[in-house]
Amino acid sequence: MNSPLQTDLYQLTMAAAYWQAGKAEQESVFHLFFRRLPFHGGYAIAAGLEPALKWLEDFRFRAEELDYLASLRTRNDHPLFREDFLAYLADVRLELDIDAVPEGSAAFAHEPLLRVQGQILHAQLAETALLNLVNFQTLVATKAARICHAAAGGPVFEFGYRRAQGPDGGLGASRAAFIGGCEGTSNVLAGQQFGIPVRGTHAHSWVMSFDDEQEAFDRYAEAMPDNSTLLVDTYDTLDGVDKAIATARTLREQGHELSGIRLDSGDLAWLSQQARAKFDAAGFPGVKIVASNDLDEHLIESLRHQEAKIDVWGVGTNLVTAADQPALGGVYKLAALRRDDGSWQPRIKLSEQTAKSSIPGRLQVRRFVEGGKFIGDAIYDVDRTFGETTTIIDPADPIRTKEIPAGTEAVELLQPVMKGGRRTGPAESLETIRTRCQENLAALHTGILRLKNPHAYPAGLEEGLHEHREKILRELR
Ligand SMILES: Nc1ncnc2c1ncn2[C@@H]1O[C@H](COP(=O)(O)OP(=O)(O)OP(=O)(O)O)[C@@H](O)[C@H]1O
Ligand SMILES: O=P(O)(O)OC[C@H]1O[C@H](OP(=O)(O)OP(=O)(O)O)[C@H](O)[C@@H]1O
Ligand SMILES: O=C(O)c1cccnc1
Repeated sequence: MNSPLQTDLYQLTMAAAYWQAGKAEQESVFHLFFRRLPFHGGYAIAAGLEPALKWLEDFRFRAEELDYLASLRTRNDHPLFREDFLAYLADVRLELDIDAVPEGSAAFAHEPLLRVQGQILHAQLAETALLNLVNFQTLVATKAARICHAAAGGPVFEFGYRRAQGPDGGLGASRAAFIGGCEGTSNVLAGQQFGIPVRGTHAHSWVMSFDDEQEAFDRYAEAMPDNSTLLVDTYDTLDGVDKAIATARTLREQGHELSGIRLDSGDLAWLSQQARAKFDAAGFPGVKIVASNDLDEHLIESLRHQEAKIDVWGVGTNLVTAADQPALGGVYKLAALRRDDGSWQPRIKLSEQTAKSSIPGRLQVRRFVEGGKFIGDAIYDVDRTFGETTTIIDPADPIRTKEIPAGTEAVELLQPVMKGGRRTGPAESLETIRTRCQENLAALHTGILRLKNPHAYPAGLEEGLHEHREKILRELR
């Protein structure tokens, strides 16, 4: 269930202070972005927007939540929040305007995934939940895209729920993994909630519960004649394969075909080759070989190079926990405040490293396309004009620039998804989002998709914004 208390306490203490200082309604703009691509990769896949919009829509303080806030005391035992502030909170709805990168889109460092505009108190109360939802799902969707890229079209099933970061993390991970390209999940709740195809085999316990492996296979096939993928590695894998072939023969006599076998230990390359040869020789070329066991994109790539005969990949822990990088470092930064005359005043957070200083203004991203491929992204300020040709400057390394000629095809990445707290359209289906992800990946040059040392996609600041930011930084220093 969504709750406005899915936040950090400081958002609420700041809200109280904005309110008391008479600043609560100050019109503001925040951006949600990350500074570094995850997994040393070349791209990220934006995800988590839909649950974020749902959270924003559902936002309101109910009696029990206000009672809890009223119960909070300071160290010297005064109420933390004034009663009149809590009465004000009771009526707060988040009337925000949100422009966002559609889920499933390729995204790069420094680009706003979300632009949040509205009363500063509202924008602040949304920060933590937005970060939580977008950071995690973007991370897992990106991991899934990498894993599916390594599998090169061989279906990947997500088997992670048992080792996911809690029930909620597991559910969100299943959603994000599907966006990133997985074809199904073992997570039945994710199937029910999101319509993701549910898939699976059986566990070692099934085989272990019988005295005889052959009998275990036969009984499972009897119960699931059209959905039997037999786990063959409980004792001796190749012996298990022979028994699975015997089961396949019995099934065929009854008019059914064995779906597959699963390998879950040992040398997956060698065993899959041996198993494939055995099934082919026995007249079962259609039996699929599923592999699992601590797989990730690097192992899958290696197994493919070893010419493993694996048709389907079952990937759990490393996918849903994004094991090699457990968090995306997404941040939410104030970028502009509205002056009384209606104009926007840019705001910036200074940092020792220029690249870490925030980007001021109300930002949009223009993505340039040539021959169906993405060739560069320019982050620009919607309140500043810029010329015919576009120069993109890497904020981390201003010597790296890219010129985009006038007239190059372009799309605006951030799309309006919420106005005054109401959605501008219906929720997108997960299939639409997943298809967008496939299309976006196909529009990236292969060097960017590479798992290791990828080519750096030209994403950066439009020259005018870069200079404007440098000027503000110089003045502040
Ligand atoms: N041909 C291969 N090349 C590279 N890595 C492989 C290959 N075959 C298996 N692996 C990976 O090596 C790791 C260890 O495999 P191994 O079978 O020793 O695992 P295990 O978990 O110890 O086995 P068990 O499940 O029996 O305990 C796993 O991550 C597995 O995916
Ligand atoms: O390795 P992962 O990528 O996380 O993939 C899922 C793993 O979970 C299961 O093992 P588990 O030992 O939990 O149960 P089992 O008895 O079915 O093998 C399955 O057999 C896989 O090995
Ligand atoms: O169905 C499977 O094979 C499965 C499900 C969850 C985890 N590991 C494997």
